[in-house]
Amino acid sequence: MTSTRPDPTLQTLLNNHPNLSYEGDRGLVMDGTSLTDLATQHDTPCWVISADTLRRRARALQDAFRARDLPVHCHFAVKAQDHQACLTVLAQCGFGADVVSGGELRRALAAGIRARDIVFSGIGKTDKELELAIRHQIGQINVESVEELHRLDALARKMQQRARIAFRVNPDIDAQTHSKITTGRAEDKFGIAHDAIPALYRKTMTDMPGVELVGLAVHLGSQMVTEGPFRKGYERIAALVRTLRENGMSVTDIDCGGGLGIPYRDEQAPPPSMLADVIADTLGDLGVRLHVEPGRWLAAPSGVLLGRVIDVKEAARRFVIIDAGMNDLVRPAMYDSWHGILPLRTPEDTTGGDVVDVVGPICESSDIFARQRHLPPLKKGDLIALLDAGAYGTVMSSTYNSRPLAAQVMIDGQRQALIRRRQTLDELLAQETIPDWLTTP
Ligand SMILES: Cc1ncc(COP(=O)(O)O)c(C=O)c1O
Ligand SMILES: N[C@@H](CCCC[NH3+])C(=O)O
Repeated sequence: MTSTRPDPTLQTLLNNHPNLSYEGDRGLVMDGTSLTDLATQHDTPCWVISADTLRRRARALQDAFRARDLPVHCHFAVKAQDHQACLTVLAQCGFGADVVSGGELRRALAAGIRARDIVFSGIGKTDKELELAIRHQIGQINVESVEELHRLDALARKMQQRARIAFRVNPDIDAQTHSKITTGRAEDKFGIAHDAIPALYRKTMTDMPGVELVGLAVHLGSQMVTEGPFRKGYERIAALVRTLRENGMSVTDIDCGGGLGIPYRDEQAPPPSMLADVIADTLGDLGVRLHVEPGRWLAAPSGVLLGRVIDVKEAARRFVIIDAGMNDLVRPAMYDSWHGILPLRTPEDTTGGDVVDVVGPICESSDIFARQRHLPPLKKGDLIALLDAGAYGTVMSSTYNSRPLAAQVMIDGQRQALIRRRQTLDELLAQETIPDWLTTP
């Protein structure tokens, strides 16, 4: 967020977001729907997600693999956006799911995703969660450690079942992204060290009747915008597959993970065709079933967070205080991440503007959405959109400062629906009980 790079112009932001445009009195329009109308109808803060954009991006990703004749099964990373309506859209596009908890597994099944199209990743799966996965005979469990492998094998045998598994490999490669969303270095908690895989693979095939080991999985990190780490990671996996096969072990499935980034600011984020090319180059000739687990690339540009200016405070800086906070969208506070901000009213002048800090109402100094940003003039009562909020937005929000979870609206062509009503304070309070001994003398 704090950087000397110049801010992209409003026009650059619009070019990077073809689903957004200004239409005179209707102001900022997303896939045909006036965001001002939605903010007026549903109040702010309010999340808006476009089913159209989600579908378009899902198809673009599938087309990129199809164009290269790659047999890739796409699993949406539910952690990025877990709303049932979004999962339904993606299920209808033929997507499976990548889940990381029993809760996400239940969500994927409830949205109509077939158990066999579900992959279960995650570093700390409890026995209960593993049992749920085994009971539903899901497509694949990505095992993250020897310890988990032993638990899973014992559980499956006890249940007289066989769990389909892959080993998540830690290839010790730097994804060249934010350190907090990097997962494939040796010091990261994820996966099994790549040099430990061959011995463990053999032992599993011979000594563990509770599991059916089908292959390998890798996920290097998120918001990756360079080709190099993808290529290096998949080359390492391909080399492992060859070693395993030379030693008589069977590998039928490779899960390439997620990670494809987007241009939040001015990043030269590569398109899905880059990913398809790299997978084709590195893994295409192995004759395996391929899987990917994208989250952000599909969902982030499909959603915005709408907020309203509470006050413009003139102090050492000009602070534009909005009614959305880090409890709604935590990414800027957590990763110093940069989100585009557009006024909903059509700006008279798209070149000028004020240099402001856009901040939320939370009592934390990190509750800042933009520092020293050039924005068209904003005044009390104005509405704004925070862009690329469709992934890792709603799912990471909290009720910090006793702020109820915001409303969420889905738009789809001419249609719109409130898909999550705003939480009420009564609902927040209703979850709590006061022990009798505190109130009875
Ligand atoms: C195992 C796994 N798969 C997929 C994803 C989705 O990543 P992204 O949203 O960057 O595509 C993640 C999150 O980084 C993950 O940990
Ligand atoms: N929550 C992160 C992404 C984490 C990906 C999880 N493996 C973000 O908002 O960028």
